[in-house]
Amino acid sequence: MQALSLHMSKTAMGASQKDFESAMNQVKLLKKDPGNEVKLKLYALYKQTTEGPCNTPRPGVFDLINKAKWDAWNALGNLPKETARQNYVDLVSDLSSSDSSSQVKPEADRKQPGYETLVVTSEDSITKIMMNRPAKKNALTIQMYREIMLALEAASKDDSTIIVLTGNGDYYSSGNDLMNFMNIPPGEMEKEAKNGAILLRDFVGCFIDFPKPLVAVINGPAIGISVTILGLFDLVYASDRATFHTPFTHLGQSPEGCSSYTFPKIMGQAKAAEMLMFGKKLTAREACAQGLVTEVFPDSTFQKEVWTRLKAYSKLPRNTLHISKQSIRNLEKEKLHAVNAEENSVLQERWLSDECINAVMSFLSRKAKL
Ligand SMILES: CCCC/C=C/CC(=O)SCCNC(=O)CCNC(=O)[C@H](O)C(C)(C)COP(=O)(O)OP(=O)(O)OC[C@H]1O[C@@H](n2cnc3c(N)ncnc32)[C@H](O)[C@@H]1OP(=O)(O)O
Repeated sequence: MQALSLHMSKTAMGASQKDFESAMNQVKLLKKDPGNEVKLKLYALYKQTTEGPCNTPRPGVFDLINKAKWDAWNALGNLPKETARQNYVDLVSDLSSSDSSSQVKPEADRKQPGYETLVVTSEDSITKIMMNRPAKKNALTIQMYREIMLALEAASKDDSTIIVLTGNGDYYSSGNDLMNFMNIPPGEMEKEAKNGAILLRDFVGCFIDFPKPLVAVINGPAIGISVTILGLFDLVYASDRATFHTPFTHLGQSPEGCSSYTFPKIMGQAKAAEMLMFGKKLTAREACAQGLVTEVFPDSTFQKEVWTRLKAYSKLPRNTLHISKQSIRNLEKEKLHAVNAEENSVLQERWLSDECINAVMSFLSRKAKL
């Protein structure tokens, strides 16, 4: 009733029959269901406008819907037809404006500014960080590592419940951009290897310390560091088109992302060795069977099924979810940071080795031939 009296006072001049008819058409165009209470109000005002006060017998006790409608109409008593018409028009006008403001904005409008290699969006209490170099299979440049760290830092403080990392295009990510190793002046190799190790330590450290539920949505093949850090995520959903490949030995490099600790724990020593030492590439279903992936979805329905699931999860009590994540992670944090430091110090050495330099040169010369 309070809402109705508010509407009554809003327009000084009365609504015309034409306004009323146009409001009736507007109701049919509403995208959002206004709910039963408002629908009953609209019904009652419509009846009062077109027929005057309710004077039909009250429907029987089991005719629940018609009884509710009758009650709503009857509650308007002797409200004059003109006032009912005005109230109907005002109510529809309010519903139409809230309906249009609640419509989903296109992704371009929701995109957070300031990132060149990522698209970061927030919706439905989910912050999505999407790696956005599809032409280069989302290979991770130095700038991209830094932007992912910045996006995670911002997401840890925003009001989102869940954070998602995913890739744009046909790949999730092809791992470290091998061009990161290029154009290093001869005398600067050791310094650059040290800087690389510091960057990697900080990057992996962000995933170790991240306080909210972190979900990887693996839209396609994943290579190298984009695979190893999966052991630090809470959920890993994969398209059945995805593969998981850590060809470190072929590249003269050693495992990172805490995988030397998390992979044996997740899949057992023997399976971890096959991946991390011998570079065995796993299909999504194999990775799921070995516990690295939470669930695999057919590629044709992947996005729809995963986002429906995540939207439902994002409605869970936020603080409880975050506290649970932190209790699980806190048990291991110290160990994970120690593993991260050890892996990076080994890698720093590997990057200076002939085996690594030759592997990178061979990738780059293959590129030159193409
Ligand atoms: C500082 C922190 C260091 C952390 C260390 C992490 C270790 C790792 O992550 S190791 C993993 C390194 N990644 C690789 O070895 C993958 C190399 N790329 C490939 O083998 C192939 O490109 C591919 C299998 C991913 C795709 O092959 P496909 O034939 O389908 O496409 P391409 O024509 O090769 O690729 C398109 C385009 O993208 C460039 N590209 C793809 N991945 C990388 C990469 N990782 N680094 C640099 N560039 C990459 C590729 O060269 C093509 O570029 P052009 O179009 O300019 O030729």
